[in-house]
Amino acid sequence: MAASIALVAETQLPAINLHYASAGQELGWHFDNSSFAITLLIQKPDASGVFEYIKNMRDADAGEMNYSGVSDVLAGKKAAKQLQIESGSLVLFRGRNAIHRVTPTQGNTTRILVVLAYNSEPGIELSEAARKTFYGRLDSPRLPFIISEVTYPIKNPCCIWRII
Ligand SMILES: O=C(O)CCC(=O)C(=O)O
Ligand SMILES: [Fe+2]
Repeated sequence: MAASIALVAETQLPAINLHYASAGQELGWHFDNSSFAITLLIQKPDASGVFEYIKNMRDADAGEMNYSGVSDVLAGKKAAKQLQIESGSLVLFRGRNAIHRVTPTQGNTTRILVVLAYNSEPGIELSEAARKTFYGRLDSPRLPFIISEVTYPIKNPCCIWRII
């Protein structure tokens, strides 16, 4: 099977993203702004590049941010679960209250993953810090446009994980 992905940026910065993480690159501990996200692992790295998470770390909508619990996670004092997935796995998760990260990719195979982020309310964007991290800028393109179209072979398109 091949995955063909057209990434379309609408009036705001895109809600569909293709993440590339080459050797040494990682995504640090964070919560998502989105209500939920769907990811598709296009290419698994040789080693590491693992999604780790801890459920129910906070209740953002109730304003319960659990800063001390988050400090413990950042200090490496709390055990996280690891999701061992293969290329072709689809993962559904709610990262709003579950802290999560991706460990640094090891080896020469780049970790490639599609993220589709959804909100229950319209018009919700990433925070400024997240926009700078992901896009290196804060502004939005003026018109919809196709960013790229890519095709990757997927050996195992059968696994669907709903983790939280
Ligand atoms: O790369 C992943 O598996 C998760 C991505 C993620 O947490 C995010 O885009 O907010
Ligand atoms: Fe996330």
